[in-house]
Amino acid sequence: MYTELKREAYEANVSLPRHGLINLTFGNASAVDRARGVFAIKPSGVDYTAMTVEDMVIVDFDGKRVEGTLNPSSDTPTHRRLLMAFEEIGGVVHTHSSHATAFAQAGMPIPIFGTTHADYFNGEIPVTRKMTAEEIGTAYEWETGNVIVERLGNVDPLDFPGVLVNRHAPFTWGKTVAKAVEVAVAVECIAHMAMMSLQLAPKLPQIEPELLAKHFKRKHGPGAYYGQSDTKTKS
Ligand SMILES: O=C(CO)[C@@H](O)[C@H](O)COP(=O)(O)O
Repeated sequence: MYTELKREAYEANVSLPRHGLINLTFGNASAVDRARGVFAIKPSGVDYTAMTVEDMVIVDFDGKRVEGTLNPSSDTPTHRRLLMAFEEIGGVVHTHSSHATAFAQAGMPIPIFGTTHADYFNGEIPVTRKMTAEEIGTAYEWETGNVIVERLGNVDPLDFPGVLVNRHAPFTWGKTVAKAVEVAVAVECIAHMAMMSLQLAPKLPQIEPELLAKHFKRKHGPGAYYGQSDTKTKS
């Protein structure tokens, strides 16, 4: 019944180790079907090399398993909270990619030092506040979603398609789960470059607002426009 949705989620999940974004069974990806009020997510604790399309678990927006025999990812409540909060998005990805996770563990946002970063985020990549002992002790995964939504505030979730969870790791999202994977790859590249830039120049300032605006607004790929700034023509 949800074959296409499961395949979409499956392709995103098995691409995470291919991109070098996770080790072991860390991380997870979900794809949403808003018309049917469900999302497909990785099964918990399953080796990525042994995973199949049919292993994907279908969960509704009440958190109930609708289809599948395996347990959904332990991070399912976080995915559900984000999919409910950000109606523009089609999927969520969570990784433990090393450099981005190092910033998350240090409780540091990723500063915006260059155009690579500016192509994906309209500013620094934010980090959440530390969760309280109460939040950790109760519904940790749901509260993780809450602190991400709180940290984003009123900005467009497609202008900031990811957040570092303090003491944990990055969560990213996009119009499709494939785009969310692309953002997760970009976040790890950006984190690595930022870390090296800070080693070379510890007092490096963030880029100028003009350069940020130029690159964030410029889009790449077949659907992008080019030509005079005020006369957009399809490429
Ligand atoms: O955040 C974590 C662990 O800190 C998760 O990424 C797990 O590593 C993956 O859990 P499952 O998706 O297999 O339940």
